[in-house]
Amino acid sequence: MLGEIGIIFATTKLIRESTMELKEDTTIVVLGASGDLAKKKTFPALFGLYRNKFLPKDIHIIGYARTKMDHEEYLRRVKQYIKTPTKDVEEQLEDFCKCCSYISGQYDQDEPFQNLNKHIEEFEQGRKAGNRIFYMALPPSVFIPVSQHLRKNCYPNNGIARVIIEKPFGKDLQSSRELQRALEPDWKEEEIFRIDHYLGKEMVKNLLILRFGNEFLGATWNRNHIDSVQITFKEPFGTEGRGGYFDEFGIIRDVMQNHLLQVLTLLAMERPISFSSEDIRDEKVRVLRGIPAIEPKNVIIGQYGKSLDGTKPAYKEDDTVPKDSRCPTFCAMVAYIRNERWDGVPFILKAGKALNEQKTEIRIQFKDVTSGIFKDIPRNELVIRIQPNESVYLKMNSKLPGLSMQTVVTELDLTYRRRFSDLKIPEAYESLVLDALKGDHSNFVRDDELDASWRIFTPILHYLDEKKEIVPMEYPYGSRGPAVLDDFTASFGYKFSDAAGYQWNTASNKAAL
Ligand SMILES: NC(=O)C1=CN([C@@H]2O[C@H](COP(=O)(O)OP(=O)(O)OC[C@H]3O[C@@H](n4cnc5c(N)ncnc54)[C@H](OP(=O)(O)O)[C@@H]3O)[C@@H](O)[C@H]2O)C=CC1
Ligand SMILES: O=C1O[C@H](COP(=O)(O)O)[C@@H](O)[C@H](O)[C@H]1O
Repeated sequence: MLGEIGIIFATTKLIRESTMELKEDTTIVVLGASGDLAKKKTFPALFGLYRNKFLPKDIHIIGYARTKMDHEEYLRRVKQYIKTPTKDVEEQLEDFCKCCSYISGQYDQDEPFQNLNKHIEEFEQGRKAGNRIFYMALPPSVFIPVSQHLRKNCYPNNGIARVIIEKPFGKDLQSSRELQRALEPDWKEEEIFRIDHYLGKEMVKNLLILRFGNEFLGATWNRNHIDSVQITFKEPFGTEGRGGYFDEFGIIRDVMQNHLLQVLTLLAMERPISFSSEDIRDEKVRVLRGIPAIEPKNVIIGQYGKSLDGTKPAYKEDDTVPKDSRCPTFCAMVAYIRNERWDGVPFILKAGKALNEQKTEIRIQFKDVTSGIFKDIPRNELVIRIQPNESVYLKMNSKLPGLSMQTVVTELDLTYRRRFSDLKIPEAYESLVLDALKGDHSNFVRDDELDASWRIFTPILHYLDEKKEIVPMEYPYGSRGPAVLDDFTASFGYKFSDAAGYQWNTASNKAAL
């Protein structure tokens, strides 16, 4: 009996600690502090939180990596991507730098982690507790040794520990499970925050509100009214400088299995019982389990070649990429959800590097209105623009003002920059680091969610890896992707309509921005 009470107390303490907001007595350690992610995203996000007073009181931030560098060089890197438009911000940045220090060490030995521990303890002197957040801005090859050494040498004796892990979480179902098994003995699920930074993006966070807070959307959000859903990720640049990493992973693992699938999940899941992290993640797992593995016949892959004007290099011209690489830099694929709401509705996922523009958006195409009084009237489309220029617009038919009964495509338009012009949209990483400080897991990936998502993608990934005769179709750098793309989406029922030359973001819209 006493044993049971002990377990109940321990569990209650764990739940309390896992959701406790860290407001003081906290050190953040950024591992891989010399790297690309740290300088471009992590430090700017930490500074953004610092200047808006969202970091715990008396925070100390320690950078850790193998590279040897002095304090000045480290601060130069920390500041490199932080914009200081005013004198005030410049001063705040100088104050922020006073909270930063750096220590170098290997990732696979006890001694440097013991040094790190001593360094952390110096800042914990006189504090009531020593809470520690470990942010692993590291390549996946070192996740396991680093997490083990942190647990062994740097776990707090008197305080809360949280570890933030960056994607990719494995390369397939098996390696993801291996990573999970390696973390399990040392870190409880409540202590692990697996980042998918798309979950921190403002418009992605809005999806549940848009869907469940609007009756007119909720009522039509199903196979009876929706014909297809497209989720598109486009980048206008190639792998520049990241070819070594990218060639091992490819666009499906880099963007689709994580970012685009997260968006799909939020679009397709059922209403959670509450906004608590576990209720949300339970529903996400449920919908993922209803998605069968992607079938090869529903996939096209591409790889960028030189730009048409010859100024931009082909993927294979990157020095870090093997000359015979079959790595896809573009993919379009279709997923289906076998449940009552979505059966038969194609979810078309498209992602590509070195395309004609930068854009991530969701395009929900409704079914045709019943014919009779209308001939060739375009379908309604709800477009949710995740980035850039966050917006939601519904393409709808209306009567053209005047004496005739001519119809015209127009839109209901919520463009954030116009509607919320005085509000700043936080960076995804700011939002997620703050969630981790608060102990809120809602926007982080749970272990079973990861498992369910790899189940969907692993067969197609293995198929493409193994079938050497499958070569990605070449598309020119700066184009819309492989030439067959439009036929591919049309074959899943997507109707492209350029009715009356309709274009969102017309001159008047642009002028208002
Ligand atoms: N860069 C980005 O835009 C994004 C990155 N990510 C993820 O964040 C993580 C870090 O990415 P990123 O910063 O780009 O990676 P980097 O390649 O810049 O690696 C980060 C640091 O890790 C160390 N490192 C690099 N390669 C190795 C190696 N083979 N063995 C041991 N240590 C190594 C280096 O530090 P040192 O040698 O000094 O120890 C390096 O500065 C990855 O998991 C990535 O997928 C996620 C989203 C976007
Ligand atoms: O995780 C990744 O995301 C970026 C795109 O992120 P975004 O916030 O700029 O949309 C992508 O460039 C990178 O290849 C990938 O690893």
